Formats: sequence, C-alpha cells, structure tokens
Amino acid sequence: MSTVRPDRGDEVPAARVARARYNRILRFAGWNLAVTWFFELALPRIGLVKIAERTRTRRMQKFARKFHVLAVDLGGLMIKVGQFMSSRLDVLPPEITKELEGLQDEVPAVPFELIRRLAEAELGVPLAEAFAWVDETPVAAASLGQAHRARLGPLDAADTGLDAVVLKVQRPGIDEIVRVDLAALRKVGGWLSHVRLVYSRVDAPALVEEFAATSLEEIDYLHEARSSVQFAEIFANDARVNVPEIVWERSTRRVLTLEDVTAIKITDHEGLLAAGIDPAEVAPVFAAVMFDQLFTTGFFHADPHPGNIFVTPRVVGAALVAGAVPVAGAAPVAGAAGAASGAQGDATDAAVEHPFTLTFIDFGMMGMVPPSTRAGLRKMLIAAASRDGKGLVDAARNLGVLLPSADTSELERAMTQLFARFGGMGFAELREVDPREFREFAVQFGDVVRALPFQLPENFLLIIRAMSLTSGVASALDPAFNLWDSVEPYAQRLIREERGNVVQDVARQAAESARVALRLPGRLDSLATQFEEGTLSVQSPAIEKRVARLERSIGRVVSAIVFAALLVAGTVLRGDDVVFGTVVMAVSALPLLHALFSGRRGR
Ligand SMILES: Nc1ncnc2c1ncn2[C@@H]1O[C@H](COP(=O)(O)OP(=O)(O)OP(=O)(O)O)[C@@H](O)[C@H]1O
Repeated sequence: MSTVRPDRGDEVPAARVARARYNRILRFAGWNLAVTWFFELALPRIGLVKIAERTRTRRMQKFARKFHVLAVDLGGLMIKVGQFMSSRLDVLPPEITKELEGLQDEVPAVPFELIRRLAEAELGVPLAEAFAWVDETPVAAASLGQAHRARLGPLDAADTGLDAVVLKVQRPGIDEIVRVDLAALRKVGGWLSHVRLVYSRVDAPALVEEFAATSLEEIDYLHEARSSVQFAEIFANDARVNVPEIVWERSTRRVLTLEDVTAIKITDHEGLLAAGIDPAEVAPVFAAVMFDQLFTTGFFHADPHPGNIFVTPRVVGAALVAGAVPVAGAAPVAGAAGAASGAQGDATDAAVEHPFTLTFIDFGMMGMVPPSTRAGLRKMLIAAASRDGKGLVDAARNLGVLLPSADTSELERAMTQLFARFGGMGFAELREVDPREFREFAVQFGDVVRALPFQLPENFLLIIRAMSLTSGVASALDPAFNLWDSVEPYAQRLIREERGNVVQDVARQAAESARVALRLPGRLDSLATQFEEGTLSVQSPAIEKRVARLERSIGRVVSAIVFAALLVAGTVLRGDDVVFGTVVMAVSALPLLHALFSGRRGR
C-alpha cells in the first residue's frame, strides 16, 4: 500500500493502513474525474470535441484496467463496486464490463487459521466441537467472506435433520474495511454532486447511501439468514424454487452455517445436459421466477449471478426425474403437483412439474420494490397501453425518473411520433422493421431524452442490477432467449392477478380530469365518463367487459416496466455516448412498442 503521510506518525498501524486505503481510493477517483472533465468538458468547450470522441474507448479501457488493479489490490467494497459496473452489461460499454467480469474470482483466500480464530470467537466453542468436520480449503473466497464445506456434529445433525453444511465466515477486519471504503465513496459521491453532468441525472450521494445500506446488510449474516427465511416463505409452495435451511445454533453476525445445496451451476451446460436438463428450458423458468420477485412480491434477490443459482434435478422417491446423474442436494418433488402458489399468484405456473428446481443461495443483497414504485410503474403501463404520450411522460415524472422541472414537450412529441409510426404493428411485424429505421428513430429519440433531466430514482440501483443479471444468465443458458418473449406469458398472468387494481387505476386516472379523458382512446373515454357520472361501479359487468378488452391492450405489463428500467439505465448512466445510447434506446423501444400495440390487433 502506498504513501503514508509522515505527520501521522502518532497513528496506530491499523489507522495508518485505513488512512492509506482511504487516500488511495480518493486519489484514483479524483484523477479519473479530472481526466474525464478535461476530455469531456474542457476540450469540447474550445471546439475540440473530436479528440474527446476519438479517445473515449481507449480512455474507458484504461480506466477499467486501472480500476481492476485497484480493486484486486484493495478488495473489500471496491470488488463490489466493480461487480456493479460489470453487471451493467446493457448500459456500460464492453470495454469496462469485460475487464471487470472475473473480479470476484481473483480475491485471495484468508488463511484458515485466521478463519478458525474468528469463527471460534463468534461461536464461543472450538470448531472441532461445533462441527464433525470442516474442510480447511475454502469452496470460495469472496470479497467480504469465505465459504467452507463442513459436517454438523451428531447433536446438531439430529436437531436439524441436516448433515452436509456450508460454513460462511467473514474476512477478519471486514467491518473496518467497509467503514473506510464507505467513507471514501461518500466523499466521491459528494464531489460528483457538484458535477453538472452527474447531478442533473443522478443523486450521487443518495446512490452511495443506497450502496452503503446494502453493503452494511451484507456484512450482517443474521440479516442474510432472515432474508433467506423470508424468501423461502414467499416461495414455500412454489415447486420451482428451493432455498437452503439455516442452522441458527451455529450462526452469528459474522458466521453463517447453512444447508449444503450444491448442485449444477446454472451456467454449466455440460452438467445440465448430462442430467437430462435442457438449458433452454431453464432460461424462461429462471426469468419468470425473477419477474415474480421484482414485480409481484417486491422482495427480490439482487445478486442472481451464476454462482448464486444452482439447478437441482428433481427426484421422485429415489429416482431422478431428469437424467441419471445424482447430484448432492437434489430436491425432492414438492408434495402434490397442484400445490397452491404463494405470492406468485398463478398456481399452475408455480407448481409446474419442471424436471428441476432452481436453488438460490446468498441472500446478502436483497432489494425491495416499494409499493409506490410499483404503483408508479403501473401508471406508466396504463399510459403506455392507452397510447398516451403525455401520460407516459407524466408517469415518468411521478416515478421520479424525470425531474419535476423538466420541459417535456419535445419528449411528448417524440412519443407521439413513435406511436404514429409504429402504432399499427404487432411484435412480429416490428421484428421485420428495418433495423436502420429503428436506429434512426432511436437517435432522434435518444437526443430528446438525453437533453432532459432524467435521473436514477431511489431503489432503482438494485432493480437494474437484478434485471441485468437476469438477462445475462438467461442469455447464457440460451443464446436465442429473448427476455421480452418470456415477459409475455408472465405479463398476461400478472394482468389477470392485478385485474382489480388495473380497473381501479384506469378508472381513477381517467376520472382525474377531462384533459386526461380526452387523450384516452374511445373505449376508455366513455368508460371514464360513466365513471365520473357515477353510472358505473367498479364491480359492474359493463366495466368488467370493457376491462377485459383493455386487458388485451395492456397485455405487456412487464415489457413496459423493463422498458422503463432500460430507459432510465440508458439515459442516466450513458451520458453523452450517442452510439451506445442509441443501442439502448433501440432496445428499450422494442418492448415498449410491443407493450403498446399488441392490443390493437385484438390479441
Ligand atoms: N448453501 C450452500 N450450498 C452450497 N454451496 C454454497 C452454499 N452457500 C455458499 N456456497 C458456495 O460458496 C460460494 C460463496 O457463497 P456466497 O455467494 O453465499 O458468499 P458471498 O460472500 O456472499 O459471495 P458473493 O458475494 O461472491 O456471491 C458460493 O458461490 C457457493 O459456491
């Protein structure tokens, strides 16, 4: 570790190390901010914008390489920051994501003696007493902790019915490292809050606080244990999902003992095929399970990277449903096939007899989609379904994606154009559209959007992360997999479940003002009038019938939500890179269009 200021000779060594770490992070951030300011603001101001454009890719590569070195060297939260960057596959350029992809695997393991000491201090007994056996070689060494295989002692085994377990132990001193890293990140967040390019789109200090809250939760294993129980309860009657049991007697804030559920890694193609499981069959199930979390239960696994999901072949009695390869922790088939679903709603989907179960681990990073955000997203959907450009913009404002001060007439116009140009098309037809046309539109649309004060609202950091990882894992399982395709059946289901809410919202929104009603398509317009006149009760068969028709036009709930997330991601995080922003916009436009116009074809 580099420079320690001589005038701090009175500090104890630990404090000196902490200060050096803090300074190193700040120097790195400060230097890169200065370089970015010079190329992206100072040069364009004196007419040298071409230099900024020509050097951008090289600068990004260099930044990623240097950050990589810093993160491996410092570990701690810098690895997490790198992970966040690399999971933004949809918005960050490949120069950065590729460089930072394998970061987590490069963390060196802590010698077992130190792990033993910490675990024994935490558990209050020698490890040999607490466990029948502990493997001194870790299964995995991560930035905050490391995991070892172990076997429970006879008493614990009898108590819990478990034998093979995994013992997670935090890195000694990780609390202090996290504290220092957060202090440095807060400082950087403060700097960024003075940079117009940033503060106009992102509340950097709030973003750092969101990251800090997540990180502090991650170093409390009891919090992780409680989250895993909550997650398990939500999916208790869902045959698609499995969660390891916690051994509470052997768990503390810094030590976590849990059922060993090792099975086939979700991205292990050979392993899946050998077990008779088609990876392409896993992709839509995984996507649907993630959508359930994000949009139905609102409590979601925010770190669904391939290392955190196993595919467990299901067994009937002693026999595996799929293939003949026995895998440790294979899940027994859950009770009757028709087990009632939990919060996911559609029982048929949740209890479908797939030849596998998805086993989630690592509940350290969980996210919540608060009801207000879900309501905001629904408003956006309704505006989208009624092809209401202005409504869509208002909804974005309500959601906090767009600052209240924004002059949005240009955006409304762009939306109206979008509806006019692609309005009559279904998804299949949209796919036939010349990509150049999309591109052209996306450039215009992107320019309008970038000029507006879009921002990354609170709570979106983890939502976007989960969505990006879901998309990445699903495509790794099946390169032909299209997230939007799997959205369709899911959205249909969601609409059926949310029927009541949609009715209420549509009616309320329509009644809000005559101005709104005027913008709505005919069928909604008359609906609104009746509602306002009080001639229509929300439960009446007439409204039911109309809403059934409306349902068809709103048949893409999640598409619209995914669109919203991508739109935010693309605009907020991309800044001025037109080419990349264009791609994101084009991608965003597809599901939106899909969402908007399927109803018109009466599907
Ligand atoms: N219950 C379990 N059963 C089997 N293996 C497990 C279990 N829990 C953890 N592991 C193994 O240990 C590794 C690290 O565990 P986990 O992901 O929970 O730790 P982490 O410190 O939060 O790491 P990261 O942040 O990289 O995901 C996992 O990738 C997996 O290989």
